[in-house]
Amino acid sequence: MGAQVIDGKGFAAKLRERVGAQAEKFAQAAGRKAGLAVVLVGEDPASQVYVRSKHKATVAANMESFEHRLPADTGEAELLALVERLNADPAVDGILVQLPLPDHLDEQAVIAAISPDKDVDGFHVTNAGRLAVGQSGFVPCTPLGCMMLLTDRLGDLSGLEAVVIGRSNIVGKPMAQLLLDANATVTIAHSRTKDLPGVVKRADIVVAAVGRAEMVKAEWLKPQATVIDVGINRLPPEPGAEKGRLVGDVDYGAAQGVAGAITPVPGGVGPMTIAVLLRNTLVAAYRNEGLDLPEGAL
Ligand SMILES: Nc1nc2c(c(=O)[nH]1)N[C@@H](CN(C=O)c1ccc(C(=O)N[C@@H](CCC(=O)O)C(=O)O)cc1)CN2
Repeated sequence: MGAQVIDGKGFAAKLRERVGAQAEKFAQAAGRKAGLAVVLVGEDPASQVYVRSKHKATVAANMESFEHRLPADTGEAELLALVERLNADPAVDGILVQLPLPDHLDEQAVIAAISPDKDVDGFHVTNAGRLAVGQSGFVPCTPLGCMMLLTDRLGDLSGLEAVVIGRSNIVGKPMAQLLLDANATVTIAHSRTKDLPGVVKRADIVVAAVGRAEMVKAEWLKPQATVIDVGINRLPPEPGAEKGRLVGDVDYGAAQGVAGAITPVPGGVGPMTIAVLLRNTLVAAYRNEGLDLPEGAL
């Protein structure tokens, strides 16, 4: 029997529904809607699509969306000044600067300028530090979404062997931290890891976040492993086609014959990113108003 397909798209839709219902209650209690500000610098086509999706999802979840589109040649001082205004704006609970930024802008400096209490992306060093020492803060959306899918399928992760392939600040490192907090035994593998297939073979849970199309092969997997594919890679177009196919970091077709469960690309982890962003924004709004978000509401 083939692997169970983990329906991230369906899970994300239900999470967005719960956030929307709770956001309505927040608006009644606070006398205003929760607000998310998204800043896009430049015209990167994929970023434009993601920012449009975030706007639509925010409005559909009964929250206020503040979109700021700046030209590609925007200077750092101008961008930092906008972030400062958003930090000071009481209608804005969450701030997100869409990445990647154009090359002349220093991403770390821009992220550092966002108030940690409005950093719904969870990228600020204060939030990374909070996650590292087990304090409550904002957790990056993609790894938190992966954890939701994992715990929904597996329940308790205690003692399971987890291998995270990729060590980025945005996915790999926070993912490893979350798995560790859930008492999994965690290995972070990367481009210098020796015998990657052998390391992956031990894993009950594989999280692939390297950004290399179909790099993880079916024969590397332990039978019945749960595979979370974070990669979104576009293959070159087939002859006559306008666009290439989207694939993950895992050889999905073959892996289905070995894994116990696997996320597809598209329709797996990707949709969770925006759903968790809305969740984080609502959490920020409750905190900013000093209100209690009812236990288990999201
Ligand atoms: N400030 C941030 N920048 C970026 C983040 C982020 O979390 N914060 N993540 C990515 C882009 N991203 C959201 O911003 C994102 C990526 C992918 C998806 C998604 O739903 N993907 C679909 C496929 C979409 C397609 O057809 O191209 C899927 O996997 O099913 C949503 C959001 C980088 N920047």
